[in-house]
Amino acid sequence: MSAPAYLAFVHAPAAFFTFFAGKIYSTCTLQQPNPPPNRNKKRTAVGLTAALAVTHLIQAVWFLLDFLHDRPAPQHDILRALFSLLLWGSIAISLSSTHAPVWHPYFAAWAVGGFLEIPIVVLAGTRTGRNFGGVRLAAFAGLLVVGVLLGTSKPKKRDEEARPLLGAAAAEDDEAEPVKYGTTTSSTTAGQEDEEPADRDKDIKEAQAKRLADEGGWIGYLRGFAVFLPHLWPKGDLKGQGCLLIMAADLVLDRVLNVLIPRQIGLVTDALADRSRMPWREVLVWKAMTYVQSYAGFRLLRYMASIYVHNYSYKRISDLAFRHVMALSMDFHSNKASGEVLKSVEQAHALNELLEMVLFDICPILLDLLVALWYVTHLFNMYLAWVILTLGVVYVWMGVALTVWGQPKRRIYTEKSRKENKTVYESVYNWQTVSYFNRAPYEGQKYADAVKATISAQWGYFARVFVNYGSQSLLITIGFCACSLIAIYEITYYGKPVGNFIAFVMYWETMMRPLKTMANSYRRVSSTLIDAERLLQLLNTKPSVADRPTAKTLKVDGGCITFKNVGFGYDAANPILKDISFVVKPGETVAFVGETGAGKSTMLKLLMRFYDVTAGSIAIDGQDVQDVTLSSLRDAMGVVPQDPSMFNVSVMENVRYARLDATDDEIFAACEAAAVHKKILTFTEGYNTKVGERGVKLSGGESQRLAIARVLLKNPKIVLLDEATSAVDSATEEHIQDAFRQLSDGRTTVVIAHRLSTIMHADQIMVVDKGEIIERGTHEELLARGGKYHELWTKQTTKARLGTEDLIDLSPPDTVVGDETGGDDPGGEDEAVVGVEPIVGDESAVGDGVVVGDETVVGVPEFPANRT
Ligand SMILES: Nc1ncnc2c1ncn2[C@@H]1O[C@H](COP(=O)(O)OP(=O)(O)OP(=O)(O)O)[C@@H](O)[C@H]1O
Repeated sequence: MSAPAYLAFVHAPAAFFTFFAGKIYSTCTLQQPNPPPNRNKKRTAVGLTAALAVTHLIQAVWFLLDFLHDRPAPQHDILRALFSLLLWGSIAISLSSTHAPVWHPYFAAWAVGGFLEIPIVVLAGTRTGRNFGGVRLAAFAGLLVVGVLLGTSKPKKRDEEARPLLGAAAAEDDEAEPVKYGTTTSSTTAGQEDEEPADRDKDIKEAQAKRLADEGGWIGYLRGFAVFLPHLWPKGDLKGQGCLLIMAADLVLDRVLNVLIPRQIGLVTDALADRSRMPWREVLVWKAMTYVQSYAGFRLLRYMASIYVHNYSYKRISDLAFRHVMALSMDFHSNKASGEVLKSVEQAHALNELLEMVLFDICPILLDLLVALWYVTHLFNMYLAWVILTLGVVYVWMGVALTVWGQPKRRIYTEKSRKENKTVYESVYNWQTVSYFNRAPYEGQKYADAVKATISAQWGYFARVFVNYGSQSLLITIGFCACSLIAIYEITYYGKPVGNFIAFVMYWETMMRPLKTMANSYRRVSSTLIDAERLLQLLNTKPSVADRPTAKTLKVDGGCITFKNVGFGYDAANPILKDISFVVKPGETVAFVGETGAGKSTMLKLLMRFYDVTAGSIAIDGQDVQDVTLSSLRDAMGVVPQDPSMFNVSVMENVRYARLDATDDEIFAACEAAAVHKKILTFTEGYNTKVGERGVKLSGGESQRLAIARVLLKNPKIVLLDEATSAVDSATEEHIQDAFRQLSDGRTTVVIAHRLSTIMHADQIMVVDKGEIIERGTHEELLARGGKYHELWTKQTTKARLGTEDLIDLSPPDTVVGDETGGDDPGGEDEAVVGVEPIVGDESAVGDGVVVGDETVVGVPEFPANRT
């Protein structure tokens, strides 16, 4: 090949690969844009690049005219015109549509283009006056000057252009993949339905963009995922490694067969055209190859291998994520919406998908395209390759442009669809309220309107999608038509075998696949990256309360609890507990009372080490809770919470949760002690009855008694009761109090109670107010003091007398409460009975009251707990 021909062939590809490599490099290293995007300079650059394209366009038209007049120009000149037109045209469009470009790749392409243009012009000399040599050299010189001027402009700080791959990916993905995050009800919680997709993913996208900026580019960013590699790579698992090998082999085999199969069909066709023999060999080879590529052949093997590899890493990563989430502290769980956490755990598959997509879909695309271009050139000529390349560029550009055009409509559609889901959810969830106010028709109308709005928005969106699909499809049809014409022309006039045409037609779909993948992969990659980032962020969250490396197992002897100058606040600015000190001796019962929000439950949380104290210390039998393992600490305690939650399994399984190896008889005994056994037997399926989600099928009192049964079954050394009997009636409470007396016998017990009657026999009662213990002593001592406790007691007993509390226990004969019987509940099972207080110590009944010191309190029956 002569030097001019050689230069003509390499000119456009050299400039293209320089540009391409520059783009990849600037993307990976997150190069800063070369601002300011000075309009004039940019316009000049676009204009000069477009001028280059126009010179090649004019030249191409001349070559066409020459060809029509039977004066065909040399092939290398024609190809140079065509490929250069494509290259500079694409660069001009890319530049004009980029707001603040990273200039380096453009500058590099102009430099290489200009450099190679010089010998082309020199060698062409005055051979033809139509080679625009001077014009092009001038254009390149101008571009280089503009490039230098842009390069010397002072860069301003990283801006949008530096972020689009994540920033924009993130932003666009709000619109691009909302369905994934918005309407997938399986992975969203009710609460989250309120939030717009952009808001829900905002945090994760910000974290993603920040990490990208911190890491200084994609390479560093992706390196962050390397922590997962040990979980993705089947180390020590020969089967897994074999599977990966099969997948890699299939990747190569697929590429080879993609070309060989159409070629073989072509050979079969050529043999058939002979009509002289039966082409057994060709057909057999063809069929053998299609078998290998089919799901009955190697592809099946690859499919099975990919499932094995997928499951291997899914198991390891989901397990890792689940254990990690369960080990995170209460602050994490109370701050994060549970749906968000669940979503993070579910993203275990995202990493697999990301890796598979990059390795098996995206990386081979370039190879696929190169193979396709080479193969069609081999079948016919380079003009065909040019048409396919042009088709590819326009197809991908069109796909991106039309997708962006459709995004606003997509957003509206997603919002309407979410609103529709929300309407259904709210109506069904609030069914009782709807029925109380007879608003079913109103809700029905609201839902119908929401559906109508969704359908109308869907049409708006689909209209744009159809334009997108239609245009792309039309483009492919036109491209196919042009290619077919070239192929047919070559067969007709240049004696190419007919089989080549059949091979080309068979190969067409294979060729279009990478184009389609390219048009869609941006959205897929960015959404998968967000999922993977979510998982990474989750796994990077460290528990705020964790075992110290030196932590020992807690040894509970008597169960002495010591709070020493404890201070705590959920956030630093708002202290909840201040300088709390007390000692609960082994086997003692201590009660905390006080107004709501005073900090009582917080003390229990600190004792269980859901949070760490910010001042002072908490010890059990002399061992600081921060120096022992969380597991042994929590094993030593049994908690009956304010609002016990149940799993949606049978009663039996719920109680057994406290001690997994408990026998049925032990469970029955615990339930009997918690006064719930008889009640359970009345359920349809007794102990096998399922309790519903979070125990909705149980009344408050039943849940609480089951929670008590759990603690009885666990039989811990320390018992914590947080309003444990708030939801039971007095008759049941009597039983429970008996059970607790048994339970607290010889055990340290901490009780939180609003109903003072339930704790009046505690060894110590502490009154908590605004995070401080303001009074302490026994019931009698506190009453005698006439302080806050006395005030609370008086309030409760007065309420009881006036019947303003929920219900009043009427059963004992010495109750004097006039007509205030607590409404129409005849002391039934369901609700709490409040404040019918006992006659204590030397209090003497006077009419309808009891004199305590110089205070009169309501005349009340002897409280069950007082009867021994
Ligand atoms: N996770 C949390 N984050 C921030 N503040 C919290 C958190 N949990 C509780 N608080 C606040 O701490 C304060 C004390 O709450 P705590 O539950 O200890 O009160 P309490 O005395 O047990 O009240 P009640 O008797 O109503 O249960 C309250 O003002 C509450 O709003």
